[in-house]
Amino acid sequence: MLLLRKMLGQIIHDGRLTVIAPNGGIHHIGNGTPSITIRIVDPAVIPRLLLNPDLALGEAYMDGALLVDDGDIYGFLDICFSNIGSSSGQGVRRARASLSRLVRRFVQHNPIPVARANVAHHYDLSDTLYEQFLDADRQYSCAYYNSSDDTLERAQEQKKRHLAAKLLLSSGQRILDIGSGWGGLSLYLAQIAAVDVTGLTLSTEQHAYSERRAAETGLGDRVRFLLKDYRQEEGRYDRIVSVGMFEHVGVGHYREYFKKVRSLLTNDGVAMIHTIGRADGPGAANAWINKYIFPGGYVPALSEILPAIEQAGLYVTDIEILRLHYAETLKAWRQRFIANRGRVAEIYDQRFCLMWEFYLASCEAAFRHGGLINFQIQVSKRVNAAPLTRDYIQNWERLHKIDAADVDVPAHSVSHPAKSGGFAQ
Ligand SMILES: C[S@@+](CC[C@H](N)C(=O)[O-])C[C@H]1O[C@@H](n2cnc3c(N)ncnc32)[C@H](O)[C@@H]1O
Repeated sequence: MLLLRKMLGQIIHDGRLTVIAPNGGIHHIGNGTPSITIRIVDPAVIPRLLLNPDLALGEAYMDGALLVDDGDIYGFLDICFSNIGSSSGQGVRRARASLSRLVRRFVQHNPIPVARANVAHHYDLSDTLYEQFLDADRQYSCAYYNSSDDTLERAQEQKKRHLAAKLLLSSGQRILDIGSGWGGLSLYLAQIAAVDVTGLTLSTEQHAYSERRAAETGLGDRVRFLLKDYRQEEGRYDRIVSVGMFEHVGVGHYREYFKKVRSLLTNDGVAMIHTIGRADGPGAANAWINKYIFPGGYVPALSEILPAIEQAGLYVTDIEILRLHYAETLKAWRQRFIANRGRVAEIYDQRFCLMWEFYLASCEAAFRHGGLINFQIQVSKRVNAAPLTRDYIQNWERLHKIDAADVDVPAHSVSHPAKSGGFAQ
C-alpha cells in the first residue's frame, strides 16, 4: 500500500484523494478540491495497480474490488486524468506508451475475419443496451456542440449537417458510408440531398436494424446497407463518408484504407473521414479498452494518418479539430446510461454494467484532460475539388437550418436526464 500511495502521490497534486486500504487504513493524497474517496476491498488489486494501472483499474472497478465511497467513478477518473494531463504525469504516460508501441502493429493486424470478430464483440451487443444511452437516431460518434446548452439530439443533428456541408452534396450523387452504424447518417444524407447511399457495416445487428429503418422511412430505393468489409467494396462513388470507423482500421492498415478510398472515389470525388485522434503523437492503445470494449481499436495521431493519405495520392483539402465535443457527447451518454441502468441490468449482469460505466467515464475523462480529440479530415483526388474558402460550410448549414422541434425531444421512451449546461474543463 505504501508503494501505491507513493505512486498516487506523484500523480495527484490538485484535488484530494482519500484511499481506504483493505486493512481499514486511511490515506490522504493531494490537497484542495475536488475531493473523492475510494475503497480498495481486495488486497490483490494493489500489486496489479502498481504493475499495470491501465488494465488493473478498470478490472478492479468492474469486479467490485475497488469502490467509490463518495461521488462516482467519473469523479475519481476526473481527478486522475486532470493531474496526469499536467506535465508531471505525462512522462509516466509516455514511458508506458513507448513500450506498448513496440507490439501494436502485431496486436492490430486486422484481416477481414479478425475485423468481423472485433466488430461483433462490441456492436452485436443487445439493441436494448444502445437504446439506453444513444440519441434516438443512434449516432455513435462525436456530436457537434454549437453551444454548451445543446441537447445530445441537437448536437448529433448538427454533426450530421456539418458533415453533409463538407461533403458538398448535390442531388443524384452516389455516396458510400463506410462504417454506417445503425444507418442514421446514410438516411439523413438521402433525405436532405436526394442522393443515393450505400452504407457498409460489419455488424449483423446494425445491418438488420438499418435495413428495417430504410424500409420504414420509404428510402429503400435510394439507401441500401451491406454487411461488408470496406476492403471488399468495388465501384465508384462521388462522395465517401466514414464516421467513427477509422479507429477500427488498425495502425498497419492505414495505407490500405486510403488506397481503397482513392480507388472508390470518382475523379472529382470528396471523402470525409471523422475519427477520434490523439493530440500528443503516436501512442499505444489502452490495454483495458482493447481487452474489454474495442478489441483491435487504436486512436491515431494526425502524424500517422497524413503520410498514408499522401502515399495514396490524395489531397487533404480541410482538417477540423473537434476538442471538447466528444467529452460532452460522452457525458450525455454516461448520464443517460446511469439513468437507465436498471434496463441494462435486466439483460446484463452487474459486472457488465460496471464495465460500461467505467468505459464511458474513462473515455469522457480522457477527452476532457487526456489529449484525446476528434479529427474531421476532408480528402479528394483533385486539388480543386473543394471551394477556395470555407464559407461554403456555413452557407450550407444556414440553408439547412435545424428545426428545434425536430430534435430536442428524444423520440424513444427511455429516460434522458436534463442537460446541465457549461463545458466543464
Ligand atoms: C463507432 S461505429 C460508428 C457508426 C456510425 N458511423 C456512427 O457515427 O454512428 C463504427 C462502425 O464501423 C464499422 N466497421 C468497423 N470496421 C469495419 C470494416 N472493416 N468495414 C466496414 N465497416 C466497419 C462498424 O460495423 C460500425 O458500424
